[in-house]
Parts: sequence; structure tokens; C-alpha cells
Amino acid sequence: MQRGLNVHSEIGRLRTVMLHRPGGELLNLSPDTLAPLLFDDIPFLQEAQREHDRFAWMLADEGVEVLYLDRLVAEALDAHEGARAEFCERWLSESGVDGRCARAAVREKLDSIADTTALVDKCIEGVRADELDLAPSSLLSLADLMLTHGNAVSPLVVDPIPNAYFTRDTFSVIGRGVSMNRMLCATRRRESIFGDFVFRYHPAYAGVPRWHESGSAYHIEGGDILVLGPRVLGVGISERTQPAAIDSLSHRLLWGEPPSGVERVFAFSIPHKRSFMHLDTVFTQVDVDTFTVHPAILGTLRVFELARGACAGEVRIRQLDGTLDAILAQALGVGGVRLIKCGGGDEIASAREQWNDGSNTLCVRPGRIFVYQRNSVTNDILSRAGLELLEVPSAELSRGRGGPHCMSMAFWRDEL
Ligand SMILES: NC(=O)NCCC[C@H](N)C(=O)O
Repeated sequence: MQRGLNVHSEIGRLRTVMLHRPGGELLNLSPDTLAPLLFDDIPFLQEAQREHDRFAWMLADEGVEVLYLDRLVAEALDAHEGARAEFCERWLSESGVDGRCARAAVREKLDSIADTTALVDKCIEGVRADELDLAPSSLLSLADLMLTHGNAVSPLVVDPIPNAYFTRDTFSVIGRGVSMNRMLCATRRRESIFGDFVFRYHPAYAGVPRWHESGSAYHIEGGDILVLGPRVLGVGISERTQPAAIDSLSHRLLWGEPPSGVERVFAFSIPHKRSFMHLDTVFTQVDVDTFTVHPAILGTLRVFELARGACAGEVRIRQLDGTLDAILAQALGVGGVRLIKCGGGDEIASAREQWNDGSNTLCVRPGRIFVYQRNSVTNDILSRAGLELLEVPSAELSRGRGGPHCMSMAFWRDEL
């Protein structure tokens, strides 16, 4: 295992990546909970796992080391005395298990799991009332009763964390450090606990610089963060990422110690709606001078540049004029940039394939990208533009509304 983090671009040869294989958490989705849990449908778990295994296998075949989130967390917990108990208590508190009896029963359930990876998987899967050994009702508090018997909404004492397979979002590797992100929606906030323990206790990752903390007052999500170069970061101002969070992250990157190397942050303001959820939903880099892009954002985008001001600690902000390709060319320091439109010029194909993450690609080296197989119109255009495609089967994985970029967090890329 490579120690530490090293990501200075979106396209340098990918060496190490982190994934999460979807598990029992998807079986704890039900029609009534889909909206708050940020799903549009219930994936067929076995098929989703087959597709995900294929993704992991294809990555390994490209020479990429694949790490799994649950194992990393488990290794971190096993490496440090007391970390497992600390993790369980934090997860219980953030899961809102307030009733004394319910809390004790869930803790007992967790303590009965010997294998630490299985414990982490249980925390992701969620806990049903019928799995617990509950005290006689005379000992229950109102909070216990509401959680375990009277809550008509769900038989779950603890909700699942079904978005865990979108490892892009809760923490973001930038250079040699990491931004611990505050997620917009409650269902995704507990995912930050996993990253926090990895970067505190894992022998290969403890102590890396932290550019942002998930306890921040403002939300920011990893899908909005694109590492455009060693000195240039792109961040989306979106439904999920607030301008104030970008201010705070930029201040740390531009002025903090240890230095991050970042000199300019480009903030791209995109429409606030689900089909445009994150910046990586509307464009991703596929080669040194090429991006895939959702055509619907062209013309609507406002872009700002944040850089060091003249006085210590000052951040200078200016709005940039010009087209997206010209701004990206300037950010990357290349003569020009090609934008390849998701779905081509066809309005329906573009909206349909965008919905299934046609612009959400993962680059293994310049010009060689993972895409969802189902987006055949876009894939054909990308192929004809000279890109090498690695097509991931995607009938079920795509139901979570994220593609190959969302399902992966790069830990190590070679320099360009
Ligand atoms: N970077 C991404 O676009 N991630 C996809 C996240 C999908 C997930 N269901 C969510 O709504 O947060």
C-alpha cells in the first residue's frame, strides 16, 4: 500500500483509488425513505455488486491499487487502542440514537461483532429494531419507544448509509492533503466519520494535512471539487456547496500552513438542481485539453477566480469573462480546450444520458477513461473524438445518481 496522498490533477496516471462495494445498506432502502436518503429507485443489490466488482476488476487490470473504505476504516480502528469504542460512540451519537435502552442495545449489537470490517459494514447497513435485544417496555424512554416501536415511518432504529459507494463526496484528496467535507443532507453526514478515523489513525494516512473540517458551518461536497493542476483547484458553487465553504477552503489552501501548493481557485456557479448536483455531474476532465460537459450549462455559467491578495491573509476575488473553454484553458495553462458534449447536439439524448452520469468520467491516464456503458450516444462521440473508453456495466449502479468519478476517490496519481 502506497503511504500518504498525492493528487495534483484529475488525469495523471492513477495509482491508488478508494471505493466502497455497495452492501446491505441498499436492502434497507424502501419507497418511503428514498427521497431523504437521496435515491430515486432501489437498485437490485446483487447486480449492483456484480457491476461494482467489474469496475474494481477493470481498475486493477489497469494497474490501479484498489482500496476499500470499510477495510481502511477497520485498519485505522485496529491500529489504535480505544479507537473502536470511540468510533462506535460517535456513530451512535450522530445516528441520533438517544434513548438509553435503544442506545445500549445498539451498542451491544456492535460489540457482538468481532471482525472490525464487519462492524464498519454494519454501521453502513443500518440497524433494524427486530435485530435488537430490547429491554421490557417499562424501562424504555419516550425516545426509545419512538425509535423502536412507535415510529410508524420505519422499522429501522438506525438509518442505512446507502450513498457510501459514492466515495468522491465526503472527503476530497487535494495535493498531499484532504478536505473533510460537510455534507448538505443529514443522510450523508455520518459518512464523514469514516474519513475522520482513517486520517487520524490509519498507519498509512494518519496526520496528512486537513484543508477543511466536516464540522464547518458551511457545506461543501467532493463532487464539486476538481483538482485541475498542482496549483489550480476548481470548485462548484452548487446545490451542495456554499460560497462561504469555498471562501474558507480557499483561505486555508492559499494561506495556511503547511502550504498546499494551490495558488488559484476557480469557482464555477452551476444551477441548483438535482440533475446538476455537483460540478463533476456537469463536467469532468478526460485529457490534458479535453473535458466532457453537459451542454445545458454552457452559457449559464458564472466563474470566479480566488487568489492571494496583496496583504497577508487576504483573498482577492474577481469574476471572469469568457467562455468555459477559454477559462479552462487559462486555468490549465494550455492553448485551448475541447468540450465534448454529453449526448451530442440531441436535447433528449443529452438530458437522458446526463441523468445517468454521461459526463461523469474517471480518468486512469490522459485520454483513457472509465464511463458508464449505458450512455451509448455520448460514448460513441467520445470514442470518435479519440478517447479510449473503459465501459462499466451500469444498469443498477446508476440508480444512485453517480458515475465512475463519483464512485471513486483518487489517493495517488503520478504527476503529469
Ligand atoms: N459526485 C457525485 O455526483 N456524487 C453522486 C452522489 C449521489 C447521491 N445519491 C447523492 O445524492 O448525494
